[in-house]
Amino acid sequence: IQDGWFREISSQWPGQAMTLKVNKILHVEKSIYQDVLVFESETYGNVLVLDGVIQCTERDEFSYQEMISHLPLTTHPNPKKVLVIGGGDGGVVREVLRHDSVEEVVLCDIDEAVIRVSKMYLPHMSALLQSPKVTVFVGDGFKFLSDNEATYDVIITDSSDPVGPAEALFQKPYFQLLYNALAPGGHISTQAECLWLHLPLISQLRNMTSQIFPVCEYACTTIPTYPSGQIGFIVASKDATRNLKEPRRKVSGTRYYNEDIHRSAFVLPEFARTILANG
Ligand SMILES: NCCCCCc1nc2ccccc2[nH]1
Repeated sequence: IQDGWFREISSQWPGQAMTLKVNKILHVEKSIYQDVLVFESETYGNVLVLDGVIQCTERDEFSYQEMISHLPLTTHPNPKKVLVIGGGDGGVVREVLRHDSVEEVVLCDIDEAVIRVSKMYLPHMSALLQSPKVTVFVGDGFKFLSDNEATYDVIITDSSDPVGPAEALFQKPYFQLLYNALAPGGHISTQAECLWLHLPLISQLRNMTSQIFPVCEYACTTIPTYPSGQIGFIVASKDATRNLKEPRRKVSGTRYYNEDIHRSAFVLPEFARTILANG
């Protein structure tokens, strides 16, 4: 932080850096996995930063949390058991609980510091971690999945970027574990990075996923405080007959997600369409 501004400089997006005006630094900690920073920004509320990378801000987090949750959930006929890998801030859990069919949400995040810090500084995101339907585990999602076969209707991987603790969550063994941990007809969604910055990675993710799942797509959302203002998701189903682009149920109380946003999220710009259409 220099002259009152936080600058998101990373080798993952060379030559560019999103900058936010800092009112007050709220928390600085080195957890066993990563550097944790929370600051109050002038115009985006409280901001959570891990290893120098913005993970979420109170003002625009709902775009990402709603899309990564409602794309797989509204296209599943009757989701009852949901697993969230990562997402220690609790935002995804808040969105999952909007679906009345959901009976149980399990969250597994590797870093207890993220959960603790989110409860202290991100109350609108972490509040529902206390819900009776929610069980929180601290541990490696990789290990958690291998202990749970054919259990979950939807698994959401709300990870940070592939540099650091989340690196293994972007590789094929992890997607095979996801497949094995899903009940029949299960769905996944994963944080799948930005079209402007990670097109080769997205193409690899899509090819890898389509080798394991019969149906898989990349979907987009806009979010001002992620690099280049856009981020996407791999959404996939074990059921070859499933249409991931057509919501089967409505969701109430959302601020970003709606049925038309759902359908249009899978429409890609020309520079991405050719590369991502099955590699
Ligand atoms: N450069 C884009 C980063 C996207 C991060 C998405 C995200 N935000 C999170 C907040 C807490 C825990 C896990 C998270 N995963």
